[in-house]
Amino acid sequence: MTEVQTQPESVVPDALTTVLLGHNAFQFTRAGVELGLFDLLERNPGTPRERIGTELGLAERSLDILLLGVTSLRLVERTEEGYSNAKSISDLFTGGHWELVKAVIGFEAYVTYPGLVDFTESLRANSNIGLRRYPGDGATVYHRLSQDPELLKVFYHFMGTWSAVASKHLIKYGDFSSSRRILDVGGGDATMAIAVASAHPEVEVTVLEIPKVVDLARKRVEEAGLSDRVKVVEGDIFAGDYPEGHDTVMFVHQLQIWPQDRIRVLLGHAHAVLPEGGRVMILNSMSEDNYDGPLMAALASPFFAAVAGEGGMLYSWEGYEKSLKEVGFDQVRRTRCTEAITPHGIVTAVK
Ligand SMILES: C[S@@+](CC[C@H](N)C(=O)[O-])C[C@H]1O[C@@H](n2cnc3c(N)ncnc32)[C@H](O)[C@@H]1O
Repeated sequence: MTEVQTQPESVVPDALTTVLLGHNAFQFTRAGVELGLFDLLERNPGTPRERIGTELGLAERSLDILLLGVTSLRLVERTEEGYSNAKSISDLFTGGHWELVKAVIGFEAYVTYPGLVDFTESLRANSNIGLRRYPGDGATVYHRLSQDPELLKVFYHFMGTWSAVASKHLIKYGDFSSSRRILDVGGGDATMAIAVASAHPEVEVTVLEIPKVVDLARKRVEEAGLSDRVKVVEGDIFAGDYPEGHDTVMFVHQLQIWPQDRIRVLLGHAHAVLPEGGRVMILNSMSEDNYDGPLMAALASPFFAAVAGEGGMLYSWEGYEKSLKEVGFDQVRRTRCTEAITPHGIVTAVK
């Protein structure tokens, strides 16, 4: 009788292993995405091992490594006939979230990773020490990426995909009933401005951005056929000369980049340019007020602490609410985007 070998119980629990060697877990997921493994298995559940090797162009050993990783991480399941995506992965495909997953992988692999080696140092210094890992001398990672066409493409593919998802929350939960002219401060490639202008035909939006990014934004606005209602203006969001004539100032995925004193400067500029009764609207992933979650807000924060601007994080609701009151805003309200796969929320206030 042959003795059946079972795997010995590890003394290190799987959850801890995934944390300790977590960057390898990410690299397996990244390789699966970049090599097209998950796409292949979604198209053909139960694909035999040999066919995976052929389709992905992988040698025996490379295939062994990849399949060892993705099955151990339970991203892929092995059955008698072959390999299939785990239900959690398949659900992302059927739920229409796979493009977002791919964009996040690209952002983490090419934009986040290099700077995060300085995370501890950034915490010690209370500043974004990791910015030194990116070539150029721009004041933020965005200024530096704008000088590297390849990275600029990766970043705005991620940002645009992320914001396209977030824009659905803004349209669903945001109150634009009293908005006619909106200023979008640091509006990126105009994904959000386009979404708002498309959903509200009576609204005009002005996007304020840095050079190079304005070119991206203008191109997208033109492609969307919205050049008559979405304007893109080049400028520095800290310069304090915000274009006038807006009744709403929007900060989307913006305030997380900065320390609280710099956030107050930005909110102060918004307050100064708004008329009485004008509104400010913040859309962001939010941490809970006691900073014990959610996990996605926690794990997305190191990039803002170590790299992005001058040192930021995904602040709590209360963090933004306090700053709004300190610069003179009133009627501060929070709205949770409850059906989102990201922890998005909206904070609004009135001058
Ligand atoms: C995290 S991205 C968010 C982009 C956009 N709001 C969105 O949600 O898709 C931050 C944006 O702020 C812009 N930004 C950063 N510092 C800036 C500055 N000093 N002046 C103008 N724009 C700035 C960056 O170029 C970048 O596009």
